[in-house]
Amino acid sequence: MSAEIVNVREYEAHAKQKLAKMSFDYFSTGADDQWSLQENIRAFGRIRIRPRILVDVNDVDLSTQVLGYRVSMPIMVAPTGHQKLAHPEGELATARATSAADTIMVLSSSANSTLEDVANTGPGTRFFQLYIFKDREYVAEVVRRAERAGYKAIVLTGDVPRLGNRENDKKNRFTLPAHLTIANFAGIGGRTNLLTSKSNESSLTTFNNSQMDSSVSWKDIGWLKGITSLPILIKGVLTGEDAVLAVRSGVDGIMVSNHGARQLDFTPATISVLEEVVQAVRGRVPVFLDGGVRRGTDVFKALALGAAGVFVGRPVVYGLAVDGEAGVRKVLRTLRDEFEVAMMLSGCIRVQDISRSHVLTENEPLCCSKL
Ligand SMILES: Cc1cc2nc3c(=O)[nH]c(=O)nc-3n(C[C@H](O)[C@H](O)[C@H](O)COP(=O)(O)O)c2cc1C
Ligand SMILES: CCCCCCC(=O)C(=O)O
Repeated sequence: MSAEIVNVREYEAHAKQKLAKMSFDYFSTGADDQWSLQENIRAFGRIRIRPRILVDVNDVDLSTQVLGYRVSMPIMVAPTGHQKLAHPEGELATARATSAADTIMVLSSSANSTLEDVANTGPGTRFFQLYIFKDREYVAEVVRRAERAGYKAIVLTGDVPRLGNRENDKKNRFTLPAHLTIANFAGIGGRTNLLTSKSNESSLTTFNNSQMDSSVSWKDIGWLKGITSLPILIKGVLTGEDAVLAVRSGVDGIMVSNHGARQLDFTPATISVLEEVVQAVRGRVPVFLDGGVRRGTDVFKALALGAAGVFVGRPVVYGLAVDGEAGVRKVLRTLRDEFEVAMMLSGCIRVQDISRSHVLTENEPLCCSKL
């Protein structure tokens, strides 16, 4: 199956054929009218690349550093929940494939695998994505477990004070099959809350409404720093204002993200606001991006606009659904290869060579650039 697939977008249709409707809808859809879901992709299409030619690109090198860790490419795996709905090996297969690609996986707080089981798949640089639920002691213990298991950073997701309006999950009355749980939070409803859904409600909403601490604010970065020495990334920043608050609160990195358009619809595409965030941050911490990355050229565009790296969500899940670990490996390999082509055909030898002058955004005229 995987041999016929030549780009990561093609995985989606194959995943749809393989998965139950409830699972495919959970993975693929966004909030409300799904305008932002399409916009995340469309906005990349409005950015053009300004290639430079006759550069010796024989020794192209895609590797870079993320929080001091070397990765083979600036393409990493975003946290996505419930991967065992895609494949029986779920997060374990994703972890193995990500390590094989020599890049970073962020394990979701909504994973169906324990963080220890993921760590035990073998060596690899992994971050743990965190939701702050009402039971702070439970959350603190999960953070301590992540530290003990060797996770290298905490990615605090800041855009889910409540769950977005996901109409397909409502219609499908999304529930987990009895053998699956939100493994690292099973003790606070991650088992029981997910098994049944109220009428016209996804069980994720039931779980979220009962457990999520909607009072979480910037001061809680201080709380988190008090319970862990791991670096903290904040995920969900979409404005320069919040980027400034993030830096002031002492985070070690920022992820520009609209949660794959699953939370607030009509947020701009992440690639459209990346530069605003980068300018507000003024180089004080690295800025990453996720949302709509489907091509090596998308990675190139994000780096040209100031991202230190990108994270990929749905394509990884679709690869997992189609072919397990091999599918995730192929998704990462395909993006890597495309990114290499984009770099070479633009005259870039190192990731650091990709500069603002390599792209034109929709607000910039096509002709007569700075000579
Ligand atoms: C099925 C699914 C589950 C997700 N679960 C989480 C999660 O548990 N925690 C989180 O911070 N983000 C979660 N996200 C958002 C992703 O981390 C990421 O922001 C988004 O998928 C990037 O967009 P892309 O899917 O277009 O690559 C999820 C996204 C999807 C598609
Ligand atoms: C903890 C509340 C449910 C979150 C579900 C995982 C997630 O973030 C998603 O987008 O789906």
